[in-house]
Amino acid sequence: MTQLLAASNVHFTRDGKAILSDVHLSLSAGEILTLIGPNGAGKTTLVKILLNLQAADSGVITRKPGAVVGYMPQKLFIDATMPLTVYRFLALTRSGKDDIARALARVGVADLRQQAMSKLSGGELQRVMLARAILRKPDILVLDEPVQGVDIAGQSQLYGLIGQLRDELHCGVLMISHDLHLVMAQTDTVICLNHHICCQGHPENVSADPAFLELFGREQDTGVAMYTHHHDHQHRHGSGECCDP
Ligand SMILES: Nc1ncnc2c1ncn2[C@@H]1O[C@H](COP(=O)(O)OP(=O)(O)OP(=O)(O)O)[C@@H](O)[C@H]1O
Repeated sequence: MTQLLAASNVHFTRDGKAILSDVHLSLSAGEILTLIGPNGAGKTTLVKILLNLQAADSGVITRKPGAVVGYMPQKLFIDATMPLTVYRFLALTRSGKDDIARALARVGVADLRQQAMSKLSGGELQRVMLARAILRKPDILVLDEPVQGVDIAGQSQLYGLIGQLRDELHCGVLMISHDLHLVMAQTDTVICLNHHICCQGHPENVSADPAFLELFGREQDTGVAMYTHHHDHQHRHGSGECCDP
């Protein structure tokens, strides 16, 4: 498979705090790679570094020359008083009318073309954001918590749609998620990040892991129990950290 994006030995420290230490990853065409980790684990920072929106202190980022990125950020600030329709928002990408109509139809919100952005529900907004990301016909689709604000049934549909888009565009998908249980079905590789990589692998090879449970809490036990993971490092007692043997 064609490698689209890779990070090697990435470090990022601010205010004396190691936000990212020794992070390695790679993303190939047709692969869905999901970053999971608790709040403040460094997931968004890592994505920004991978997209060259932020510089790492050290490490190497490589991207396939000419690879187009479609990015769906975690937050979008739109002034509620601004009269911005979905169509005008998407036209800011300089896409044509037909492409916009196709993208909206593809993500299932064709009827929202003239809706005000500020009036969209959480799920509608996420679909419009996804439409914006695919308008670029990306080789690499980067989605920072794509199902936030979406109800449980909608989350599962949205992850299903992301899987279909991966197949249609044959792009690599790098996704951040908090929801281990829902995301696993649509993921080829999971990286569990808590400032460093705690564990990673194919979902089928990931099992309930003490570090994993420590990070996510016991409420995720049911979601974790489906996976098998061969843990290859030890944990420092009481610190919540992982370390190599
Ligand atoms: N430029 C910076 N200067 C100082 N601190 C920073 C900087 N960038 C990130 N941080 C800190 O790094 C930590 C990780 O932030 P980040 O947004 O990457 O976490 P996250 O895993 O995406 O969290 P969440 O799941 O809550 O979105 C946070 O404590 C944040 O305040």
